[in-house]
Amino acid sequence: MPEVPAHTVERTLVLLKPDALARGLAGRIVTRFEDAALKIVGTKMKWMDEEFTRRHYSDLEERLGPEVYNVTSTFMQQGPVIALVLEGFDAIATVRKIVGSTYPNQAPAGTVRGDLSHYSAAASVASGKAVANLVHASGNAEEAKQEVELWFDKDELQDYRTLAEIYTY
Ligand SMILES: Nc1ncnc2c1ncn2[C@@H]1O[C@H](COP(=O)(O)OP(=O)(O)OP(=O)(O)O)[C@@H](O)[C@H]1O
Repeated sequence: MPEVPAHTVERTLVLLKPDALARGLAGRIVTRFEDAALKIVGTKMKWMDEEFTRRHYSDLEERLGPEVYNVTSTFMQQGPVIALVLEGFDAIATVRKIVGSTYPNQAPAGTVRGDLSHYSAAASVASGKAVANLVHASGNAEEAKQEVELWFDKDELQDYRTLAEIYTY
């Protein structure tokens, strides 16, 4: 019999970026995560400042260069963001799948970015602005741990697992 891979209950950080809030899409995006059985275990609204943006995107300048870092930093500080910690089986990969690829014009229909935006890297270069792609989601387990700890104190996160009778993944 083929082996069934074990699912892991994970936590991941999601940011609803300033464009999602400005366009009034927050509720619809959160619904997509909840529809996939991901639970909200923490949430807050925050204006990111220069220093906090640098901490959140700590490797971005090294990875994609100062130009991309600068436009992204400006974009993230244009309005408030909503941070969410989502919990569920394979939450990190599940959320990335629901969100779709970084460039909305390349993200498939059915994903948040593919359905709700069509911004491209070329449009970003032409306008001198960041790729407005609605959502940030942790990329892997290490990033998820770092980002959840950066955004939330332990006592700001709920533990539904003690409420097993009302909680099914
Ligand atoms: N070529 C680009 N031009 C402008 N902005 C860009 C470009 N590439 C990435 N960005 C911006 O930088 C952010 C971080 O890029 P990264 O490569 O980490 O993608 P991601 O992991 O899909 O996005 P995020 O980290 O926001 O979830 C992107 O979400 C986007 O807003």
